[in-house]
Amino acid sequence: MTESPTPYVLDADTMTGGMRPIRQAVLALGSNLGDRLDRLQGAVAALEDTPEVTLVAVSSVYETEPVGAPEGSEDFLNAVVLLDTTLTVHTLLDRAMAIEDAFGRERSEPNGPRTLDVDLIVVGDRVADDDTLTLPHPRAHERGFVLVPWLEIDPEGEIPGKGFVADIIGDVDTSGVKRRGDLEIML
Ligand SMILES: Nc1ncnc2c1ncn2[C@@H]1O[C@H](COP(=O)(O)OP(=O)(O)OP(=O)(O)O)[C@@H](O)[C@H]1O
Ligand SMILES: Nc1nc2c(c(=O)[nH]1)N=C(CO)CN2
Repeated sequence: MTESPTPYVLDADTMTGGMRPIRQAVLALGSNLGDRLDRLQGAVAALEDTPEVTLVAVSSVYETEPVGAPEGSEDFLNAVVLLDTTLTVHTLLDRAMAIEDAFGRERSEPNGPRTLDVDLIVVGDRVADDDTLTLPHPRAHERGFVLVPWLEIDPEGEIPGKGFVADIIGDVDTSGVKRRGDLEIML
C-alpha cells in the first residue's frame, strides 16, 4: 500500500469524520518567577513530547522589562516557539494551560508574577473569539517581547488582520527587549 502524501489526519474532535490540516502555530513563553530558564526549557520539552506537535523553531531567550505589570515586578525571560500541529485550537490551548499548570503557575493578580505563561499568538489563519480563546492573540501586535523573538525565527511571520511582524515591529518600543546570548533553550 502506498502512503498518502497529504498532510491531513482524521479529525477526532468533530462528528463529521472530516479531515483536519496541519497548521503552523506561534506560541509565546514567559516567566518572571523562580528558575525562569528552567520553566521555558520545561515548556518546550513538554511541547516536544506532545504527539500531535512538531517543533519547527525555538527563538533565542530574551530578558524583557515587564509590560503592564505591577510596580517593582521582576524582568521576564521570554521566547517564541514555532510548531506544526494537527490539534484543534482549543485542544492546543488546553495543552498550553496544562503545561502552565505543570509548572505551578499561580494566577494571583492580573499581569502579576508568573512561573510560566504560555500564550497562543496565531494558529495558521484561524480566528477565534469565545470565552476561552481569542485568536490572533489580541495584544501580540503591541508586545516587543513577542514580536522580537518571533521575527528572529520567522521573518515572514504575519498576524492576520494586523500585518507582517517585520512591519508591525517598527511601531513598537522594543528597547526593553534584550537577547540573552548566554542562555539557550535546548532541543
Ligand atoms: N490566545 C490565547 N492564548 C492563551 N490564553 C488565551 C488566549 N485567548 C484567551 N485566552 C484565555 O486567557 C486565559 C489566561 O489568562 P491570563 O490571566 O493568564 O492572561 P495573561 O497571559 O496573564 O495575559 P495576556 O493574555 O495579556 O498575555 C486562559 O485561561 C485562556 O482561556
Ligand atoms: N516583559 C513581559 N511583560 C509581560 C509579559 C511577558 O511575558 N513579558 N506577560 C504579561 C502577561 O502575559 C504581561 N507583561
